[in-house]
Amino acid sequence: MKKQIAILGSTGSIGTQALQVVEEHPDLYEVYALTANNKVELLAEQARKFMPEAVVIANEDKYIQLKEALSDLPIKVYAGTDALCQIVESGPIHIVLTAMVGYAGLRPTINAIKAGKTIALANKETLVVAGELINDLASQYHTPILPVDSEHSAIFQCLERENPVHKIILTASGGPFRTLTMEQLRSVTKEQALKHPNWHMGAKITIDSASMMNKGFEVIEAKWLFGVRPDQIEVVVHPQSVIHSMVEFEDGAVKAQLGVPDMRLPIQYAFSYPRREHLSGERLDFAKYSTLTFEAPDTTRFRNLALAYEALHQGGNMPCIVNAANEVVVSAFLKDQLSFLKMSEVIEKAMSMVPFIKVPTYNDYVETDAETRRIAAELVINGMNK
Ligand SMILES: NC(=O)C1=CN([C@@H]2O[C@H](COP(=O)(O)OP(=O)(O)OC[C@H]3O[C@@H](n4cnc5c(N)ncnc54)[C@H](OP(=O)(O)O)[C@@H]3O)[C@@H](O)[C@H]2O)C=CC1
Ligand SMILES: CC(=O)[C@@H](O)[C@H](O)COP(=O)(O)O
Ligand SMILES: [Mn+2]
Repeated sequence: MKKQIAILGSTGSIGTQALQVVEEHPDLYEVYALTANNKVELLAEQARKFMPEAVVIANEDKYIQLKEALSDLPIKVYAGTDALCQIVESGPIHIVLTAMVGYAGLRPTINAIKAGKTIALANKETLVVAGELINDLASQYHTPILPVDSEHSAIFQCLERENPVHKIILTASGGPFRTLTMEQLRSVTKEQALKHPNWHMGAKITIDSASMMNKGFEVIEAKWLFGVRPDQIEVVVHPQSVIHSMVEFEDGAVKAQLGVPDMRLPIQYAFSYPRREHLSGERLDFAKYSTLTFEAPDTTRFRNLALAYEALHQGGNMPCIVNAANEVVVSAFLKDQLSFLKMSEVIEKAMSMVPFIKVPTYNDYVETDAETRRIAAELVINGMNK
């Protein structure tokens, strides 16, 4: 039987690559639903090609345009975030790929978990914001969560059923500013930040990689996916992005997963798990990489990594605060309203201003997110950029 897949965020970097995986294996996978936020034309084009049962556009203003674009096809068309959250519950769906960006991924992921759908998790913000809640729900509803993030897929591929993990070693590219001094970091532009050395990704995660908040988020994501303590998660900078991450076991043995930087592999592995299927494209040619290098991360120049560890240690709603503040500052940086280094300053200030909640409920997360966005936006406007 073909696996029926819902792709949340099909018009993005992960979403479009997921569709390439489906296209390569029409005998294994079928698209049940596609969703996007604004890109109606691309969504309609994808729907025409993959003929899903339903499409959802989150922005309700785009509904008529999408409905008209697909009026000759028997595809159900919906709009709005409620529809997006409901579509994941549809009976025939086996796997929900959460490839939408940001906090918006939380609610549909919760619904999909409650509906017992296997989660192929690309949206790391879900676990950053509410890792404990998500894990509790996944246990309660016996729902598997399979990592798509390249580092976490690598770790997942290295795990051994019989042997506990001693340490997780997350590799980081270091981003485009890896070698810059603090002084040089003061004046970097969004155009420079958007040029990741190894990966073509959406704008938000690319800025997060440049500021190393992406790695901080991945540390938090690793805690919830693999049940390890913060002191068991180490970050090492590996500029070539060939080793996607490593696991150290009790006896000191270290296992790594290597490959060319290509997100289709972790996406496909989450779809095909526990099997491996053929994947077209470039293979690792060791002769091309005469040196693989490693260095310790610098949390003075890349303060976000330290802030994420701090949030992980504090727990409660603190990672939610960091996530919301980060979404605000990244958006401001992309609009040239905030400088690169000021992003960390706003996040740190927000961490000290938003009320801390040790054991948050879902509603607490919703309120924390809203309150942090309000405070961070004020900080951006009122002087943090001076
Ligand atoms: N790109 C990568 O290689 C990797 C990405 N990830 C994670 O995967 C997720 C997606 O990243 P990426 O594909 O790069 O992001 P993109 O920006 O390329 O794509 C985001 C997708 O989400 C949709 N979307 C955006 N906002 C909303 C919203 N409010 N409601 C519903 N849909 C929305 C977009 O729709 P539209 O196009 O219409 O705006 C688009 O389809 C992120 O959480 C990221 O951290 C993790 C590892 C690697
Ligand atoms: C492809 C992927 O998983 C990204 O999260 C990538 O790892 C970003 O690279 P860095 O954050 O290491 O620069
Ligand atoms: Mn990653």
